[in-house]
Amino acid sequence: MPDGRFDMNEKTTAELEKLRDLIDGVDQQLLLLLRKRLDLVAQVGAVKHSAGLPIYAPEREAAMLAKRRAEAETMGIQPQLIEDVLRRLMRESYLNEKDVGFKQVKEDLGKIVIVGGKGQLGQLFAQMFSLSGYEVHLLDKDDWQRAAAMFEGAGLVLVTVPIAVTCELIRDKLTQLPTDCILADLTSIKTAPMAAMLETHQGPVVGLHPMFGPDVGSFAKQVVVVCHGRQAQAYDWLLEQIKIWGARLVEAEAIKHDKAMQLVQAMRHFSTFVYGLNLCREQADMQSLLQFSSPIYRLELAMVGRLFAQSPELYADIIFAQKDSLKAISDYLANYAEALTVLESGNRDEFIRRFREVTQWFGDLAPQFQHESRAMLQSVNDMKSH
Ligand SMILES: O=C(O)C(=O)C[C@]1(C(=O)O)C=C[C@@H](O)C=C1
Repeated sequence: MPDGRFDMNEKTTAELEKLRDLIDGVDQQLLLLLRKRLDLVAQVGAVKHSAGLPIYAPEREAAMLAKRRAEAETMGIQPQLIEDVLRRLMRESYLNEKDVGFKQVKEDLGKIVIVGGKGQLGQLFAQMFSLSGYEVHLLDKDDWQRAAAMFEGAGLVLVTVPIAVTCELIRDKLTQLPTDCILADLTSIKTAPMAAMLETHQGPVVGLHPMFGPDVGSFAKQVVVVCHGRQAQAYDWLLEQIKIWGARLVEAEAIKHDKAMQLVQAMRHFSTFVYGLNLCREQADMQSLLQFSSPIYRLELAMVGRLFAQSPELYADIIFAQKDSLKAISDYLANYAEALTVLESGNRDEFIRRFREVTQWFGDLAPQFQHESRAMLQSVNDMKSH
């Protein structure tokens, strides 16, 4: 509410004005300090670029945060405050260090061809390879007549096309790659594309799954799943390169990865889809939902709403990709229906018994998640402007 609506006498107004002027001065000093920090970070970026060091330095971050927290405490400042500020600043560092470019791990690779390179994820990888000094060529739907020339002398062919056509494309179109060329893919399931790549190409093969969308500002702290295919020593540089971009690599067997994806992707996206479908069918009044939303509900609405801002084809592909996802989703429906019978029967004690069962199953993770989500919810609240 603007101050004007309160009845303020002249003395209060003058006092407030004076104090606010002082606060403005402090904030301006903060800006100068931020400028200074950004300049230093740019210098760190340049040093790292020439030394080929990863953008993300977890040990340095942990040590720095611990020191600043302790110092804050002695100054009567909440340690969490300086931690929040520094984490936000480091996010800025990841973006700024990226612009300097990255060390090129493999200098004699030859070209990189990104099949499906005009898709968003393809473009992101193209940008990262270009920032690292590689010669990148994009091959999209209409470019197949030029494919043979493009593949000639290629050191890496990276496939990032919709899941539904990935295997067929690999088997039909990637039969003539140079023998020592690495064949890799970014598909969000791994078993079938890996099999198709290993069958079609006799050289090095590796499956990758970036666990993030193309709208991330930087690779720092993001996870990329790696499924080893063949001749790991030949694509070692690629993994090293991705680590320099700041990502964390998680090695997994394709089958285990795909099983996890049934829950992490198919089931989750499907239930988010149904949540949105339900809001739509119920003709929910979004304005009042937003007005009455607690921060956790606002976050939930944002997570549901963001799905519908994206491509339906992409999500259909992810959800329809594995037949076994149907089982995971059906199990969810069965659990929902069964829990509903508890509600229908009015058995409150039974509900509480089940609740406790799940709490026990989550174990230490439940309080950990509560702690983590508290910080997220506070950020959601910070973003409100009225
Ligand atoms: O010290 C570094 O290595 C930096 O890149 C700077 C910085 C920072 O902003 O302080 C940024 C990213 C790293 O993860 C750690 C610290």
